[in-house]
Amino acid sequence: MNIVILGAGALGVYFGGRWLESGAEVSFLVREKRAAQIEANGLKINSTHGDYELKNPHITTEPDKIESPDIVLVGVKGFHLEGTFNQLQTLTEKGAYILPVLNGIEHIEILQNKFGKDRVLGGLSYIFAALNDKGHAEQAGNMHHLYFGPLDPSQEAICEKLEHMSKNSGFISKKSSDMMYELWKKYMFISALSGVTTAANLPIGAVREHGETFHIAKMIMREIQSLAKHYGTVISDDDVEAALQNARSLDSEATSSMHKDRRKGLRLEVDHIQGGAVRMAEEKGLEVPSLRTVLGLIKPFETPE
Ligand SMILES: NC(=O)C1=CN([C@@H]2O[C@H](COP(=O)(O)OP(=O)(O)OC[C@H]3O[C@@H](n4cnc5c(N)ncnc54)[C@H](OP(=O)(O)O)[C@@H]3O)[C@@H](O)[C@H]2O)C=CC1
Ligand SMILES: CC(C)(CO)C(=O)C(=O)O
Repeated sequence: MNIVILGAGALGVYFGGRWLESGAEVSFLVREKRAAQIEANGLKINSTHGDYELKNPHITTEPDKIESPDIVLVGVKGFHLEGTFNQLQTLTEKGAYILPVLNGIEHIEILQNKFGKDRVLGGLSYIFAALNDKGHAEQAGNMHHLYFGPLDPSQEAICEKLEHMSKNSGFISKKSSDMMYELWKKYMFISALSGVTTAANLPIGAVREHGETFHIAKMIMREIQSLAKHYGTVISDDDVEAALQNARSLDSEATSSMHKDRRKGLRLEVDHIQGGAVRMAEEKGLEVPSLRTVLGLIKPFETPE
């Protein structure tokens, strides 16, 4: 099985590296600047689950040069999704399935409309990871989960192959038969966690210390629960409670990747995550006041000056 990693960022390096470590065929499709950084510093994973230096990884800036791709893992930020379309066009024409691992929901339909429902698999990740100054992936904590599964019945076989390939890959892989349910649950969790930590500019521990602030996370989760129902996915009250429990159990210093980006002065995915929820709510005539509030509070920090 040939895996292409589109976007050698934190998730791309982590999961691509782990597949490579287990003996899979992996290519990294990157842009010029990142290619130069990898040329200079190599690729490494520093992780609580074991470090790994990627030996002679196949790096390319040209999708044409990739032969027989089976799956392309898309690990870019939401605001870079459109910029991957030409690369994805080339790869899907060669037979690749798209496995997006972005946070959010809107990108699923965007990709399906562009490349066909049969091409887009369901994917998501629970992991705390970031690139360091050298462009190496730093992963912290226990979570390093990759969920995937079919969004179309024709994708069963490729998902089974991926499941088989990932069995010994050193991360936790979960094949789900209901990826829309998993995607909405993750969307609920991340909209709340990234919303409160980024808007308050505080890690989760400090948010939890202030009941009124943590309450906003709960309100966002309830709004996403209602939004999911309008889009045909039922998230139960127990699911909301489990997500809140997850937020309660995180280390005090833990925070969302969006908040980390705010601290570093990087561009934020707020339009893709909270903005996407507000747009989808508007389409259904649904009020989502907490999401609108955190969107408004984070917006001024969306783009670096
Ligand atoms: N980090 C985390 O802990 C988690 C992140 N996520 C989600 O996963 C997604 C990816 O996040 P993350 O890995 O942190 O992001 P990063 O910012 O670390 O990496 C994104 C990478 O995409 C690259 N890229 C963008 N456009 C292209 C393109 N057209 N061709 C090739 N490469 C491209 C960027 O490279 P360049 O240097 O060229 O700009 C960058 O290296 C996000 O949606 C995020 O919300 C989900 C769970 C956890
Ligand atoms: C909360 C977390 C780490 C869970 O995967 C995440 O998705 C993010 O910060 O973007």
